[in-house]
Amino acid sequence: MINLNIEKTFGFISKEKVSAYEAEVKAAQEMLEKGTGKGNDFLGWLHLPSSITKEHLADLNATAKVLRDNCEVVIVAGIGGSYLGARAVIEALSNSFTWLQNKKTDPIMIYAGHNISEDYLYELTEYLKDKKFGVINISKSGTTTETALAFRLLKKQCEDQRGKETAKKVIVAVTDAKKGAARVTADKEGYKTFIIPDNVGGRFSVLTPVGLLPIAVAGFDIEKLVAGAADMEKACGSDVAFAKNPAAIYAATRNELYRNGKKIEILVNFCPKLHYVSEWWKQLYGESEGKDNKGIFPASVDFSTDLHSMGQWIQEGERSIFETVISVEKVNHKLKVPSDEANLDGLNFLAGKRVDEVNKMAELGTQLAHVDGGVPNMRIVLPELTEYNIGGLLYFFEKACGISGYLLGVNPFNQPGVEAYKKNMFALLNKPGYEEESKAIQARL
Ligand SMILES: O=P(O)(O)OC[C@H]1O[C@H](O)[C@H](O)[C@@H](O)[C@@H]1O
Repeated sequence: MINLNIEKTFGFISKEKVSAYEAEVKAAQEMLEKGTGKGNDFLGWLHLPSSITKEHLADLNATAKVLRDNCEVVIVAGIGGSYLGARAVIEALSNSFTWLQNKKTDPIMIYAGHNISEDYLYELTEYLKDKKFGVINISKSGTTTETALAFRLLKKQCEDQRGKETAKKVIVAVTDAKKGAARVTADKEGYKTFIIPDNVGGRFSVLTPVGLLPIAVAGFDIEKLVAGAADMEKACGSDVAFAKNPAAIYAATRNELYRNGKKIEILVNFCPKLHYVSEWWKQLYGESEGKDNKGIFPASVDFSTDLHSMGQWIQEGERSIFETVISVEKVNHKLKVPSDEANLDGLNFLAGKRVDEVNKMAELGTQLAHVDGGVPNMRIVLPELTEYNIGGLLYFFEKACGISGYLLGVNPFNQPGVEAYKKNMFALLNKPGYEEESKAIQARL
């Protein structure tokens, strides 16, 4: 279970002020529970962990096995909420060099449909030429251009390379029950499909088949992931006292910091495996809160890497930031710094120490320096990178996001702003149905 520490924000905001959020948070929790707030048709994530059945997990694991048995590479085609959660979990739990190892026990996971780069797609199709590959096509709307474009290419290549019958077996769709092109194609071709519930928005969908299927295909235990999330659902429940509820405290603290001029939250890790947890978190908070001309800007850094690039800004730039550090208490492996008689590099003072001890001192030193430099600091401790803990972490952020959005006074469950670029792109590409927009946009060029 995670542990949240907000002590190092108290030089900047007061403990009393954070505690004073209790009533506001309670009201936000109630809006979520009773469905009386804005965006109340998208609350399916709230009690999702505790409602996932064994049968559902077994169905997912059975499909994952088909892909694992028949594919050396599996492409997850999706964008935004339709790939970030899966990637966050898979990368957090995977060996960093798995994909370079010769003896593979799990399929190589590759992501596509999250960009429109011709080179990326060309290079991917080239790489796949001699591979037994499968595809998980993930799109809630079933109409997202980036994903549909990549899937069109991958479907054709899979059918050409592996034959229509095998392709049918190794292509799985995760999409809406009825709507969208992905649904039409899946039904017509007879693919195995999983449904994304209507009332779960993309960025809250990691614990639906959107995340669970790829995570299972990659070889991770989705039962443990869901168990961790379900325990966190309890720990962050509306019946848990404010002071003991990590989601409530996190939501209150970041809103109090925001109200005191801290407009940017930087999610920090000291472990590169967590890079995509930050990417997932950025979508979750960015799309949920960035609207009505308000919202904390969610940013992220990987330390100590970025201490050598962004560290200067964080230490001495405009004081409009705060940090939330995810710290992993216990690493998976042991590696000691060797001693060296010549000591040419002068590193013998570290000889015999675990590499993680050095990392932890970098972490502590950074926290003290940044707080001294005027950066409030919250800390989330994860005991270990396991399915259970990651499941808990993801649900914690989701629950806090729902509360935080209501504290901010926005609808945390829509994303109307994302349509603006799409409309222009379709007009520029003369998509049927966009004739008027095409004319209008051409006149502006
Ligand atoms: O799952 P899809 O319908 O393909 O959507 C994928 C993503 O793109 C959209 O534009 C939304 O802004 C995101 O919230 C969503 O996660």
